[in-house]
Amino acid sequence: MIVTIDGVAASGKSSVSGGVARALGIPYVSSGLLYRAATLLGLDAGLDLGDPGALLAHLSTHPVRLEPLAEGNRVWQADRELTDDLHSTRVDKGVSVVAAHPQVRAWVDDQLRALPEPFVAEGRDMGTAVFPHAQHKFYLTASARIRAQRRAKERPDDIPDIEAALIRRDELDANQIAPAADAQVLDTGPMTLDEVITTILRAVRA
Ligand SMILES: Nc1ncnc2c1ncn2[C@@H]1O[C@H](COP(=O)(O)OP(=O)(O)OP(=O)(O)O)[C@@H](O)[C@H]1O
Ligand SMILES: Nc1ccn([C@@H]2O[C@H](COP(=O)(O)O)[C@@H](O)[C@H]2O)c(=O)n1
Repeated sequence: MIVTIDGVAASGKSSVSGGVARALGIPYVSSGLLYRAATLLGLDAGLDLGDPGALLAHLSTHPVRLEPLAEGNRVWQADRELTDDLHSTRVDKGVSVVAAHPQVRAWVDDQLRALPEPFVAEGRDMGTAVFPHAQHKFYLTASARIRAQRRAKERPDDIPDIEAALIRRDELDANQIAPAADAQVLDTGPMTLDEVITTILRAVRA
């Protein structure tokens, strides 16, 4: 069984996926972490993020491993854990450029499709491009202001700056952001995290 949870930036995808996965006793997979890892490694190596050839060459000599644990995904490059460095403002700023390269998308998709079922997969195109055959599909939205207010609790930046960056990232990700035709769309603005998780669990178990 595959459950997909897609949505706009900071709509709650990883928090909700973690809660759903724990309740179902299966792992969840954060596809965004792989795009973030490619971006971090590119930045650390001083590469031009607009050059997919250079990025892919670097990734082939610096393989990345995603550990899809239900209690939180971890990402490794050899024995260096990247997880805590993946949600910085500099990675946020560069990641959409990296994710726009078809070669990088193929690098991510190959790793995701090699994972053994069952799992919850979260990202932008899990229910559309990567796992169109998934049994249960959800798509999370919320206004940019609400998402920025939530994210401000985790970042030192001001709410208007966070909101502008989220809107910018959604614009850059526009090619990937669209709910699958068979996805249930949830506006999480008026919902608590527990309410979103419970709604999804009810639909999956129905
Ligand atoms: N329904 C909700 N009510 C209140 N807070 C929420 C809700 N959903 C998510 N949050 C909070 O919003 C923040 C962003 O959530 P999360 O990191 O899960 O989003 P995301 O979609 O995975 O983000 P990104 O796209 O940047 O990876 C977190 O602090 C999370 O606890
Ligand atoms: N399926 C996906 C997932 C992510 N991206 C790109 O990665 C960025 C970071 O993702 P988060 O889920 O951590 O926000 C995102 O802004 C996209 O550029 C993607 O393209 N497809």
